[in-house]
Amino acid sequence: MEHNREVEIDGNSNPIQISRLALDIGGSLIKLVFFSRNSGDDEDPPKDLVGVSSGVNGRLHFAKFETAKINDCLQFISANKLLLGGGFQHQENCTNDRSFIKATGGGAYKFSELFKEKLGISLEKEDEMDCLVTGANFLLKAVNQEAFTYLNGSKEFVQIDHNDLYPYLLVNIGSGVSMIKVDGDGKFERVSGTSVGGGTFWGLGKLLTKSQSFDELLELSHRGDNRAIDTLVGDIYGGMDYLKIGLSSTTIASSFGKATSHNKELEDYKPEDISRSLLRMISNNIGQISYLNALRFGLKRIIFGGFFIRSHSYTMDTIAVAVHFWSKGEAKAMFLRHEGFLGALGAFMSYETHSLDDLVVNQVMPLPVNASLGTDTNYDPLKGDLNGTESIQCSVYRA
Ligand SMILES: Nc1ncnc2c1ncn2[C@@H]1O[C@H](COP(=O)(O)OP(=O)(O)O)[C@@H](O)[C@H]1O
Ligand SMILES: CC(C)(COP(=O)(O)O)[C@@H](O)C(=O)NCCC(=O)O
Repeated sequence: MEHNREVEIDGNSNPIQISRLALDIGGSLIKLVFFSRNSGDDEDPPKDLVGVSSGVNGRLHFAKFETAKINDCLQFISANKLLLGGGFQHQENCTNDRSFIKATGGGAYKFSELFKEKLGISLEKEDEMDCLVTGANFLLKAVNQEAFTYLNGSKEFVQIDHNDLYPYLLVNIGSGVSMIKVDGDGKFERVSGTSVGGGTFWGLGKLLTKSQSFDELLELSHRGDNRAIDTLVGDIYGGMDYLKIGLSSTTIASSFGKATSHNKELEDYKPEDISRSLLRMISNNIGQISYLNALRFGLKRIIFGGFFIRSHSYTMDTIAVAVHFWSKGEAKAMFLRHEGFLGALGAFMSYETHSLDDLVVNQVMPLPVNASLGTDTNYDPLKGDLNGTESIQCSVYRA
């Protein structure tokens, strides 16, 4: 995806006025969230918003880069003048350079010197778990049609009752996986994790299928049939179910079990079958560990985030089925449209003058075609894979 050109909004050839930028620099991907102010249409706050006098209208934008290509990200920040933000002041030309930007993720430590050297900016580090929770709480409370369930191939948006949000288990599937019990704003505990996560799928998948990109590997999985590689209960039980312990003949008994066959080598398996089997194995495993942790703490809601998911139907289906199966329908898996941007949103929220309270989301909308950050899509909230081509229309209100 091409990212390194100036961002144009609404056909305006001038670069947009950026007020805020925050980063989440992870093991695999760098996520950016930035706010652009709409030109000249600030408005009075809604009547039901007490204690505020004025508002700034704008959009939250999302973009991502591979961490291995961090120089592309630096160039994007520089080309789009994302460091020229003057905050949310009501000044026409806010061009005072910031001396720091908020950043989270391991890369905020690892690449701190690089940002200083190349952009002359310091990274003010925010705790990754803190940011994930803040980002998830913001999305769940403020953005309409954000959370959804996925069962039997169909998505259903969940209307979240703010008074009945906590507790929940947040499972962030990035390079590795963190499981966090969330009890409120800033109230959480990381209760578990596993190193078998998104990096495992991408790393093993690359070695086994020679895929050149994550998207290629994911695309392969669409066309694959895991039964060519996985050993099913029926393969062991002569085509029969093992109903006494609740296993149908089509249940996977052993992931990759058929690969032990003596007369077959890697080349004898189709890359698409390998990809599908791997995706199934990892998603299933995460679903099961998540359920076990939900059970530990009596949590009924498990919310999955992280860029591994990529709104991919097979991934979500596998996770949701695992949670449903193991919990006998007691626990519910939920997914988020802005799944990959929790940490970056949390870092964005950590600017002092910008809390959950002063950012009011009006609507989520696709960028106009000429304003997308590289890809033109007709975004459908039900089908879409959010890849940095969408922005959230919002207002920031000040006392
Ligand atoms: N374009 C991509 N390139 C690499 N990995 C991707 C891509 N899109 C999705 N992924 C998946 O997302 C994972 C990273 O998720 P993310 O939430 O960004 O975690 P991190 O913070 O560790 O980078 C990767 O390990 C991979 O499984
Ligand atoms: C170390 C991490 C928090 C880093 O976050 P990431 O970049 O993977 O999003 C994560 O990879 C993780 O939680 N790994 C699992 C480690 C474990 O609990 O075994």
